[in-house]
Amino acid sequence: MSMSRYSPQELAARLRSGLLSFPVTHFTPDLRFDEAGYRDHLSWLSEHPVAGLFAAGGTGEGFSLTGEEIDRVVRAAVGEVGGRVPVIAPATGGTATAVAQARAAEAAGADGVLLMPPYLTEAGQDGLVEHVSAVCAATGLGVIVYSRANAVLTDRAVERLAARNPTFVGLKDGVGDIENLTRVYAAVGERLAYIGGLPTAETFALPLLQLGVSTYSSAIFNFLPEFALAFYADVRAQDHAAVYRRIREFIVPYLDIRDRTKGYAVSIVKAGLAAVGRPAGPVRPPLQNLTDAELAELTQLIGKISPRIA
Ligand SMILES: O=C([O-])C(=O)C[C@H](O)[C@@H](O)C(=O)[O-]
Repeated sequence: MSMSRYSPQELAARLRSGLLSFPVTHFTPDLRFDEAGYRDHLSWLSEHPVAGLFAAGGTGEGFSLTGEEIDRVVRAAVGEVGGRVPVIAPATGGTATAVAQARAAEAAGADGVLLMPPYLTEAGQDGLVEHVSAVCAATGLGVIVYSRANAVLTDRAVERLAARNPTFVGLKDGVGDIENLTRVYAAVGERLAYIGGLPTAETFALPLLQLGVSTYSSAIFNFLPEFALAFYADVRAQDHAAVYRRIREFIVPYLDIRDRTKGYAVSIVKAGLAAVGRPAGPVRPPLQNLTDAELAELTQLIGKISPRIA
């Protein structure tokens, strides 16, 4: 039975109404889930006008959590901010696992499901349609599909899925293919909410807006919520000068640090939290923490913009 506060359509409307974020998952020094730290972080994030929080997503190192831990993280998020901010829970792995996780998300009181690409294997479009449809059929919650990596959906597949599954309400894009996004929007338009989800989503926010991607998930929101919200407001106002000023002053130097090691798109967010005095603990392997020198560089960069982030 759905305990969600939103119908799938209400969820989609809510998500498109503002900026989204993927909270990091806090770990203790010996890499156990730090529930108290995580809850405190979500409580702080929810003091800002965020339109949805995706628990245990990519930035939340969902790929490094066991199924039981994912359930704990989702329940902690719902317990802390449920009712104030929509909480979206992940469904991962093969179809059976993803279906079980979608059901667990609903039982935990989450407001929606983010369906991640299946594990390891490549797949054809017909198979992906079956995979997504099985998850949509397993839950009354709104489902957002993360189109990325081994699960990039074509316009035709999206059209079939939208016709077949009323609870399929959102597409999160992790590819940024202009032709594909144009085809998808031409096929189903506002039937879906579109969420920009490329690593460091701010980089792509302004051009993707033109393609119908009206919101995005900001990892930076974790440690610089005011900056992330101001950036989003500039994007929505299509204030090119302001967007490019922020990209020049912060995003580009941030990307320069991020690009030094694979996986840093996530590690740098935890480093950012350390830099602003809200440490979230280390990342789990296979990710690596930033070096001390890189953390110092990031701290200096944040210090340069934070006096005038508004
Ligand atoms: O799974 C994830 O964490 C994402 O893809 C969302 C990120 O927040 C991404 O959009 C970013 O790095 O800004």
